Amino acid sequence: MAKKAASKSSDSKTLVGILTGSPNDLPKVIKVQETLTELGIHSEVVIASAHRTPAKVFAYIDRAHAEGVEVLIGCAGVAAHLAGVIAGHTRLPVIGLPLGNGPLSGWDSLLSTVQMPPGVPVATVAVDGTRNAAILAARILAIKYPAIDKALAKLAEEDRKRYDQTAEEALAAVSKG
Ligand SMILES: Nc1c(C(=O)O)ncn1[C@@H]1O[C@H](COP(=O)(O)O)[C@@H](O)[C@H]1O
Repeated sequence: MAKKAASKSSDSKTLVGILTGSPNDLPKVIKVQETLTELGIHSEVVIASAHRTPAKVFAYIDRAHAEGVEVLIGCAGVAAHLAGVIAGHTRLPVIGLPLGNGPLSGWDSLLSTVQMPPGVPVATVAVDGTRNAAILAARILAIKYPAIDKALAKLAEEDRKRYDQTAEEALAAVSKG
């Protein structure tokens, strides 16, 4: 049994469903998908709004269940109820990505995503925290898929190297000047 789990592949299946409230959100939301792709995780982006097209949201969640999607990410700005509505309709883990567009620069979307009633959790990342939304989804999946765990370790090592290099360059520039 354990061996079967260890050899499970994430290559061919869509594991993450990314829902977003508006086509105007796409430039940010696509970055979530890019990070997932970097980690070898297949995902799909669906534009659907809990306010404007609730039936489309529910139909997608039902399809996602049927097709074996394992994590859902709800992205929305302003009155960002999308992730919460998704969480009310599924027991899959739901990550909320509040987007920082609109006159309140994301305060509204942050609070409306994170302040869920007990029993209906949304794991909320920072405003416009596209990379963390993807990495959190990957961490959830890594419990089951060793290849994703390996990809996460590699990404963390690359991030650490980049950080060290930037720190050294910054110190060198200061000591020169
Ligand atoms: N917050 C929601 C929801 C929802 O929560 O269902 N649907 C759309 N929106 C957000 O409204 C903002 C303005 O949308 P438009 O730019 O389409 O007018 C977007 O940031 C979207 O995510």
